[in-house]
Amino acid sequence: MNSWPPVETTVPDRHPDAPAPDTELPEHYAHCFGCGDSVEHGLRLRATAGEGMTVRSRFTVTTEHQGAPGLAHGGLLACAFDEALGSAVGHLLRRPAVTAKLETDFLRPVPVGTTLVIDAHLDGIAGRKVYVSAEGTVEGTTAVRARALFITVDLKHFVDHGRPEDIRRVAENPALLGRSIDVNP
Ligand SMILES: CCCCCCCCCC(=O)SCCNC(=O)CCNC(=O)[C@H](O)C(C)(C)COP(=O)(O)OP(=O)(O)OC[C@H]1O[C@@H](n2cnc3c(N)ncnc32)[C@H](O)[C@@H]1OP(=O)(O)O
Repeated sequence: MNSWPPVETTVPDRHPDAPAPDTELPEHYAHCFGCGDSVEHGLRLRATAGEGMTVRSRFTVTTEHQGAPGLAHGGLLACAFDEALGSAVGHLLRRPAVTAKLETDFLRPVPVGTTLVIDAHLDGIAGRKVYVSAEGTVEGTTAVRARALFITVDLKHFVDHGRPEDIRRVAENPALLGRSIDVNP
């Protein structure tokens, strides 16, 4: 296995305004497929701030999330990890960031009806590069591992690249966004 993080990093402190351990974290965007309550068959991840640089997320697999009969689709599991890892970056650093690279190791099938518990850990930063990793367990057995590189961006990234009508909808109704990111970090 390659060394991780792959470059020299420092381990940042939790942002002083990061949610305290055991705080239930809000959805970051109502229409997010990973966490949004407005997405009918979305993953609806629920997350809780942990100690240090950790966040615990939970994803319950429903019949809409199948790949093979009775089993979670691997791409949706990767999505759950993207969300869980991004949540750790966003809540603990309170800086906007996007996924540049995401690796997943699928170790065990994840059945419909089970809950995957994803423990994400922020491993280090190097400039704009943020390295995070996570382990997902089902009833105590490791089923999926993932690691990712996020790149911090300014809010202009979303304004420049997002579809104008969606940007407008958020501007008109800021309650669609969670309050976990600093606008001027
Ligand atoms: C509370 C909030 C919770 C939020 C949860 C959200 C979870 C979901 C998160 C997502 O899914 S985000 C959506 C999926 N990702 C994207 O759409 C990102 C698309 N990619 C981009 O927009 C750009 O490629 C990116 C902003 C990531 C980087 O472009 P930039 O022009 O700003 O930077 P640049 O290309 O110079 O890269 C910066 C550094 O990262 C490195 N880098 C970038 N991509 C890399 C890559 N793929 N692999 C390795 N290194 C990479 C790059 O080499 C460079 O290293 P150095 O600083 O050492 O020169």
